[in-house]
Amino acid sequence: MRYQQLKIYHGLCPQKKAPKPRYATLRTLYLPDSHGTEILDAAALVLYFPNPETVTGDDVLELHVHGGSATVKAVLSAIPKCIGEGHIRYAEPGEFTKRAFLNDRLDLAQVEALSETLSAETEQQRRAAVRGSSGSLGRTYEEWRLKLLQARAEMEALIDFQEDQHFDESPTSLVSNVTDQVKAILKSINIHELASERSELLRNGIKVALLGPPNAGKSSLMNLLVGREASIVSGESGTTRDIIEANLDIRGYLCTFADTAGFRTLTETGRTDPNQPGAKIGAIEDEGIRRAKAKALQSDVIIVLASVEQGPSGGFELCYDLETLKLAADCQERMVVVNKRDAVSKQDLRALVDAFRDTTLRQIPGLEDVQPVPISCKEAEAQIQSSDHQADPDPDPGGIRLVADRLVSSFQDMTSLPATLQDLHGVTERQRQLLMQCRGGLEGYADTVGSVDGGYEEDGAGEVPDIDITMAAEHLRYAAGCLGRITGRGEAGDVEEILGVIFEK
Ligand SMILES: Nc1nc2c(ncn2[C@@H]2O[C@H](COP(=O)(O)OP(=O)(O)OP(=O)(O)O)[C@@H](O)[C@H]2O)c(=O)[nH]1
Repeated sequence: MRYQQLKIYHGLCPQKKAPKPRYATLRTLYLPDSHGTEILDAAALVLYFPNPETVTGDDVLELHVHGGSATVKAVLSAIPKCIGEGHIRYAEPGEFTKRAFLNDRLDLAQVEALSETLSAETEQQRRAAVRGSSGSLGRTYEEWRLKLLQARAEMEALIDFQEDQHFDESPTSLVSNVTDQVKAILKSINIHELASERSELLRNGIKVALLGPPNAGKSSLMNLLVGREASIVSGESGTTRDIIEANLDIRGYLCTFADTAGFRTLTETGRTDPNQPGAKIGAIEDEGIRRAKAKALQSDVIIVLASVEQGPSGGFELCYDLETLKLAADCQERMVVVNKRDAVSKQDLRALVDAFRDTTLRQIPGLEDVQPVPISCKEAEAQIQSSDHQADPDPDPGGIRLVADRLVSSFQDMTSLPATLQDLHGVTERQRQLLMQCRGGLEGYADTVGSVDGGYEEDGAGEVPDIDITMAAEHLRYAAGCLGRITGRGEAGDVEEILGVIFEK
């Protein structure tokens, strides 16, 4: 294999000695067999990495040529001439990484981390992916797997013991040692599963629903966040009936923002709609509200909007929807925002917000401690329009930045891991599924052995506990197999199947 790369080098750089490994060397590349007359690139950089200290474990020859497509094409078509057609081909998608795995340079957890790194769209996704590339996760799972295989071997030896073999350790204490190990691994698996749920939020995006009465300013707030605090990320975004969704990057966090249909308004005076008092809710609107509720129930964060509106008597009051507030109360991360603060004086605003907090929010279990955030989309929009001319613009026009700050702090709470567990951000969904299966196997083991303390004689070699050892060993084998599928160190058939799934990405 080594000689193939050097053959290519000598074909393109006739008369030149082999490049010093791992040093960039300036070379003129020639068309092979042109006897140094036809130049392909007058100044290319050549780098030669002999195996095994290469990223793939194979020999690597890198040719850094000028970027014009004609140059690249000419060099690529010259390469087969150096070693003969049929001896070289283009790499399959992901083949370098696959070779790195097959040559033991990467374990499967690292391969997946690489795939996550390549597809990361936001800063937090990138950070989480990088955490998985250190190889520490793979080492942990391999350590557990080897422990379980060892434990299984010991359990199986007990089957022979039943046929009168001698043991240094009493069978009861052997089973109880294995059980202790299983318990320790089960505990760690729980932590890994919890951590992976947090990482999933970073990977798949945090679902945020904007709820509130019609006209409260939900669309205005979403547009302002997109304009000032977030950027729209590629990927799915679209409009379902009455729900507009966009994938946003808010300070490095991917979130799917859903601007929902307005719920009917309820004010302190109990009207249903300030624009159409007593109006009946039509079937289409009803469906929009049903969908908005469904969206809210699936969300990780709910922002409920209320707004300052003029009531029938000419005075200002807060319009809000009780149902959306109750939905928010059931969501772990929620925020209540009062829009249109510009409609009233600061003093009146404070009175309205305090009354809202004291008489409404405090009565709803779960929202007792929520402090509403007053904003004005109108003020924020006005500043955007005039920001070119303002000498000293307000750093947080309309309070939109405060909403973003609160959101980001919720995202941090939902996704952060203690410093010692940072690497667990790399646990992928596939790995989590396998960890769950592994847990199933270990729980099966625990059910099979039950309590092995007491009830057995402990003298000499002791008696074999009255448990189904074959079944217990089988549970350990299964659990170890699940871990092997995570790192790709499992049984041969399994690994082939996993490689297919991973490398097709
Ligand atoms: N005075 C004032 N008006 C605002 C403010 N924010 C939004 N509006 C106005 O309120 C109206 C409704 O705003 P939207 O953002 O469309 O409200 P929405 O909640 O998305 O409305 P629906 O889609 O019908 O549920 C528009 O006329 C906005 O110009 C604000 O801060 N102050």
